[in-house]
Amino acid sequence: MSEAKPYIKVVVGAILNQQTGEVLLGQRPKGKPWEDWWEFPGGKIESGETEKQALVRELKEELGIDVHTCTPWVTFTYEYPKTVVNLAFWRVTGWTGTPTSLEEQRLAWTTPAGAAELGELLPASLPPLRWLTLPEHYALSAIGSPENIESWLATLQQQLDNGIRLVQLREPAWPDGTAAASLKAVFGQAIEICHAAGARVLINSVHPKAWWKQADGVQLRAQDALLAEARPLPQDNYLVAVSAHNTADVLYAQVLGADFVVLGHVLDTPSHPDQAALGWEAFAAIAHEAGLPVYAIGGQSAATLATAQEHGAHGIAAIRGLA
Ligand SMILES: Nc1nc2c([nH]c(=O)n2[C@H]2C[C@H](O)[C@@H](COP(=O)(O)OP(=O)(O)OP(=O)(O)O)O2)c(=O)[nH]1
Ligand SMILES: [Mg+2]
Repeated sequence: MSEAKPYIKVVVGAILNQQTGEVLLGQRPKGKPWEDWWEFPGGKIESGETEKQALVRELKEELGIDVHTCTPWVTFTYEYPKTVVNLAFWRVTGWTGTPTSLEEQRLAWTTPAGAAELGELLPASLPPLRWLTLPEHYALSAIGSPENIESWLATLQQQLDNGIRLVQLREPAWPDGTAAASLKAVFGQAIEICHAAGARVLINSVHPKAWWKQADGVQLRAQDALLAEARPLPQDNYLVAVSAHNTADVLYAQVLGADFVVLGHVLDTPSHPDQAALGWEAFAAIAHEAGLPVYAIGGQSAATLATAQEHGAHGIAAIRGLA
């Protein structure tokens, strides 16, 4: 019988420069486990501390900065050969002082995609680096019917011009059916427009599987995620997202190896008038179990982004009003 591995609770800061899109990484100091490996600054939570208190203390000790704006992001558990580490990641967007190496560690600002060029990255820091490439706004289509195509394409172009970089094509009520040739044609056009702007596109799983690969991945409805036995598209080239309404759905998204979750609806919304809204407290509790980035959906707009992030959201998803 082997002994149980030590279980370590750690809080970690994704310190973000929102102008450049860069994040601060540090190299683990000599003499510590995993010396020289690159990581997000942070450390162990001491007894009696909240996550936020531990984060503020660690970033003061390691970098000399005073954090004043931070929000909970993703919490997940990673099993190393000798330990099990529970990592609570926080996004840090406001601080005073300039990050300075106080533990003789090297520091570097890097784009999430460029981090691998620094050197070896702690294994548990790889998923968060991937997640940081996801934008805060996720726009959903609502074309409705063929006569609206032209005006919707103009709206899409406007959203892209305003900075939208993630789009879901979802037309469950298309008059000719969710597999119609007319829909395939407009989706093809939309994908082209999005790619020209550097935006990624997911197709909702209500539409044929053959279409998903022509986009950048799939947004699985909760019911389709439950039927999937494995992640339906490979991680190297595609995104797989899951729509969730409760804790079981988010846990299943984790089992499938999804990239992110869309959880709702959070607030009352005209599109689901007969279902009860989750509200922010339930949203926060479920999101905390997801171990993945979570977008809030339902009654969301640019005005709710800050509230969503205070409750652990990565960002918000909506048909209109994002940007
Ligand atoms: N800081 C940090 N730790 C990480 C990351 N990924 C990851 O698996 N870990 C693990 C490595 C360590 O086992 C643990 C954090 O420990 P630490 O050595 O930073 O703790 P600390 O700052 O409190 O240092 P000390 O007081 O023990 O010297 O979490 C990460 O991105 N950042
Ligand atoms: Mg540390």
